[in-house]
Amino acid sequence: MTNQTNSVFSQLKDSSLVHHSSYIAGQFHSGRSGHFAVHNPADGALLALVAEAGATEAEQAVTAAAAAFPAWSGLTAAERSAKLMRWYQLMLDHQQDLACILTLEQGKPLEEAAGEIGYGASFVSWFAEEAKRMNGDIIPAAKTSQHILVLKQAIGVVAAITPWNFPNAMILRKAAAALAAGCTFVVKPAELTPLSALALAELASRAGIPAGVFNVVTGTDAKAIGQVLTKDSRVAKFSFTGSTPVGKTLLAQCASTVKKVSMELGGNAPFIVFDDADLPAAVQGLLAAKFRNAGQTCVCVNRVFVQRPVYDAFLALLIKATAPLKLASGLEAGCQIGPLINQAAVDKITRLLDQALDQGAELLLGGAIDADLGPLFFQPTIVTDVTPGMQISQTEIFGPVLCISVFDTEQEAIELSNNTPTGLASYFYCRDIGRIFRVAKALEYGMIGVNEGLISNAAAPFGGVKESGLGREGSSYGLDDFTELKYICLGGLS
Ligand SMILES: NC(=O)C1=CN([C@@H]2O[C@H](COP(=O)(O)OP(=O)(O)OC[C@H]3O[C@@H](n4cnc5c(N)ncnc54)[C@H](OP(=O)(O)O)[C@@H]3O)[C@@H](O)[C@H]2O)C=CC1
Ligand SMILES: O=C(O)CCCC(=O)O
Repeated sequence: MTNQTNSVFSQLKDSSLVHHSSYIAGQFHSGRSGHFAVHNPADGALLALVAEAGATEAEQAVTAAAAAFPAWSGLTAAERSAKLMRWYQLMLDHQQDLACILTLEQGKPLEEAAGEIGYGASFVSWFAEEAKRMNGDIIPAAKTSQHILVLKQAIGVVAAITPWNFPNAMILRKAAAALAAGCTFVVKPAELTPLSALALAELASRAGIPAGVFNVVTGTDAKAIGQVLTKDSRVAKFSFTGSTPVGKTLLAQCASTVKKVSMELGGNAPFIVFDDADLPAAVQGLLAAKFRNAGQTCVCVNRVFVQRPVYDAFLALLIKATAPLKLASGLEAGCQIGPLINQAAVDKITRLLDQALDQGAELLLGGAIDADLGPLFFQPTIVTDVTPGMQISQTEIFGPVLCISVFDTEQEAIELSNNTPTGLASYFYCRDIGRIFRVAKALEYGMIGVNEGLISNAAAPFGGVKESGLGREGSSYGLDDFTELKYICLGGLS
């Protein structure tokens, strides 16, 4: 371990992407109060020691963002767009290195990590284009002497807190929209995965994004940093992706200064297989929607409902397709499922599974860690006879466990699916066009995959209803969360 960084990073083409301190006002700052360790979940190796930042540094970052706001929001949309496109291009130029950093600190298969880098970058190019279409409106007024003008203006300083499961894309989905709108940005990444965030800061600097426009505050005192980001009156908008309980706390904190808020919180996604579904396609869709990132995604399938006439046939196909999935270190060729993020994740899944088995669920595949690989490698698992009363049905599993139940009628499938306080993503497979519209309208979810297991896309509005959150990210709607409407009554014209 030299220079606070593991020599594993010497395999990168550009090892200067690896930083170990917060990026504030265009500078990487050395910490005042020690360091925290970043580990590789695949083997537990120490990857880096990153400088601790806390409330003081969070305030400095907000000060830098507030100072940078007038000049950044004063650029033309085309000028901001050009800088964002340079940032985007640098991400693509360094896609493999960024993917390697991501896999090392987060664990997902390298190919999936490269996919995340492309996905994250796609928000930057999408919003670089959208920046040019932040159009206002002219509305006919009640008096002929008046015109009603509506302007869309950048809201101001945006603060964000992001999770470890998508250390690149969850930052860029927020930052790209914010910067495109003319806002400046401060993010606190998850303590488990700060290196991907700092690599983005390095590329922002190289892209000529001015000092103070994009800031990263790394630290383990999430509560203290969060207090600043949710309560400082200079922050106009707060955006969070993470668990529902933490989201509720942060939402309450934002009330003190009445900030505009976006919340991308947990889900409990159902996956319904109707009796007219294309079963092989449904199996492929389910594998994609379940095992992405080892099941650690808020849109991952949590509950599978299969209609009785196709239950046995579907299950046989599913077991055949799931059993050979390759569990391995994310850097190993052919890896399809990597390690879970930490021991707490393994413990949570084991507890949920044990409870379900005690209450009558049946284990058909997997069900434990693969100790030969290491303590965090959880086997792809299938359990059947799962009932709505079991905790595993009511909790975001965040792991590679498929919970299967049988149903008889369309109404029953809808009721089972909606039987949860959350409403993020849902999926169903069927071919009857009438049923497609009926079921899609009845599901209380922000996003629905019909005959499709992968629904995330920069052009689509990502977000949930009920306790899954507030607001939408991505798409042309995604810019609105970072703007304020200003109404100007233009009189004296007749
Ligand atoms: N919807 C989603 O995308 C996600 C859902 N989850 C769900 O949450 C479960 C637990 O995961 P976990 O990582 O603990 O998720 P958290 O919600 O705790 O963490 C997400 C982010 O919030 C930060 N944070 C945590 N507590 C506070 C606080 N009091 N004030 C300010 N910021 C805070 C974390 O910082 P730090 O890392 O420093 O603790 C991290 O940056 C998972 O098993 C999964 O079910 C988790 C992640 C993403
Ligand atoms: O779990 C999350 O919050 C990230 C969702 C990834 C995606 O955009 O599909």
